[in-house]
Amino acid sequence: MTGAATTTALSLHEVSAGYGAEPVVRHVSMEARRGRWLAIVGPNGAGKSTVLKAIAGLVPRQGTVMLDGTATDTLSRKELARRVGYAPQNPALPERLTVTDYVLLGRAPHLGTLARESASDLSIVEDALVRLDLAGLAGRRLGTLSGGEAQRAVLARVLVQRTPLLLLDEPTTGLDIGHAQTLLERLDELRREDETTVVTTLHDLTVAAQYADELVLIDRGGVVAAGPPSRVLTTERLREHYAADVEVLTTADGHPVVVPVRTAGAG
Ligand SMILES: Nc1ncnc2c1ncn2[C@@H]1O[C@H](COP(=O)(O)OP(=O)(O)OP(=O)(O)O)[C@@H](O)[C@H]1O
Repeated sequence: MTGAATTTALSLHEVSAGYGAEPVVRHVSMEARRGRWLAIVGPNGAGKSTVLKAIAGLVPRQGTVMLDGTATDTLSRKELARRVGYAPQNPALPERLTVTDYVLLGRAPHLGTLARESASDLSIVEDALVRLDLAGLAGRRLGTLSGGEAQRAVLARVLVQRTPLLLLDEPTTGLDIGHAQTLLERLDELRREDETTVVTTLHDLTVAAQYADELVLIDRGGVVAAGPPSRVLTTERLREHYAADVEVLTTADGHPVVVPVRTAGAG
């Protein structure tokens, strides 16, 4: 365990990426060790989603992204899909597909050409549906789901891909507190049991501090702080980068809790 825990699963070196002539993230370097959870945080528009897309190879980029020491540029699309599962923040969903058929698509990288899914693929899908509380919706078309139900279907699809690295963009958006907690605990289980490396963007800094081993704070396209949550989350830093007034408290087990405080106009 100790040997594996220190292995670098993902590293970014001087990555710049964007959508047009000018990159929106610049010279980003970071590392995630195998079986650890890294949360990318930062204000709206900072470039968090773009960093995930750059790792997944979905936007033009410069710099190097390595997975277990292999540059992603050298991998075929299928090889990349076996290694990296990516769940975007607001995916366009095929409305007429049922939940089961949609989640089954996550098994595609593991099937041979023209191969049909096997009993084992179906059982992996059923397991994911049960774990994410979707079993009762298995036959429903995606177009009929609520926002939180659709979000869980997206996450089920990426979980059945069974990749050693998960990139999840705001995975708890739209989920109620119970479903959010179930999902985060499931990710934590995967991390501990299968040494899955988890990289998420997360807006809720208290939740990020509860689950992530490391935070990377991005502002205006660049990394401005990185390290354990208790080091990254300071009142001064959150004022500087979020223009927010907060107090950072600490729970009995040492996790930071970020509480917004009212100064102007309070009382
Ligand atoms: N498809 C696109 N085309 C052009 N510009 C884009 C596109 N997607 C994002 N951007 C711009 O890139 C910048 C970074 O966006 P990104 O989505 O990475 O931010 P973010 O940190 O994930 O934000 P949020 O917290 O609001 O989700 C923003 O200025 C955004 O307007």
